[in-house]
Amino acid sequence: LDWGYTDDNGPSTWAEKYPLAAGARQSPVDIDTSKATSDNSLVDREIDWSYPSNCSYRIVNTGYGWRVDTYGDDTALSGGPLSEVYKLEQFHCHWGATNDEGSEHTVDGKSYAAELHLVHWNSEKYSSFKEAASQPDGLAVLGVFMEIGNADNAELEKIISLIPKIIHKGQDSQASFDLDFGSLLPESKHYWTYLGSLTTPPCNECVIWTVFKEPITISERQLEVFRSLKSVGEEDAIEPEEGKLVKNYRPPLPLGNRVLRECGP
Ligand SMILES: Cc1c(Cl)c([N+](=O)[O-])nn1CC(=O)Nc1ccc(S(N)(=O)=O)cc1
Ligand SMILES: [Zn+2]
Repeated sequence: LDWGYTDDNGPSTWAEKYPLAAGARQSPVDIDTSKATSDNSLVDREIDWSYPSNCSYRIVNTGYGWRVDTYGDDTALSGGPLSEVYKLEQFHCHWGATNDEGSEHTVDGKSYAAELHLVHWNSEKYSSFKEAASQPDGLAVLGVFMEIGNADNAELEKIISLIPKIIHKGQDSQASFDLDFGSLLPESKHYWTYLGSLTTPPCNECVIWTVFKEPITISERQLEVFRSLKSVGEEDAIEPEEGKLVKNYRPPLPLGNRVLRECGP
């Protein structure tokens, strides 16, 4: 792997091959709540999403985690910090080896056990995800913190039930399940927003980030299923315990002189 999350190819080495990783608008960041400014211009443009209930999806093991590719036709994200309508391209998750780490954004230094990312692109201004990923306002990613709870997350269970089919890098599974995205998002729309980047190479500085304050819950068992994914292909003959994707989060980068805005009750 030319980049990854181990000591010899992890986040501290990325800038060698991916110079954008050393930029001034990188993600994730620590959300210092004392620095957040509440911005009335955000209040009257409530962030609004519409996702279809029944859709066909493809889940793939990227070697860095699982990713669900949506065929974002009738999806829409608008309002809040966004000036245009964005379409959902894919969603995925980041987690750690233990439950006291795993999220990419942190809040006053606190990490959550995992973080869900719903990746959208500005289909009003640009003609493809690829084009949008090279623009400063090209992508809009919703970040949702996940904390350990007693109950399984029923919506995530539909995804987790497919993971045994994609244990090795490169494997994918086509499924048409009715996913209620609404329940993958917290009840409260309280969020922070700032200008940032992709949190993995090539680390393009093309993301308008919206991170929800309220976490959703996931069970320990469900998180263990995530950690059972492998970063290597089926043909890579390695020990059973090797190559497990137990950690795939980038630690926070400096906010620098960026503005962190907050909106919500
Ligand atoms: C850069 C790019 C292009 Cl262009 C294409 N493409 O297909 O045209 N695919 N990718 C890869 C990609 O999407 N990476 C990505 C990385 C981090 C995140 S995260 N954690 O949400 O910040 C979201 C996505
Ligand atoms: Zn991500």
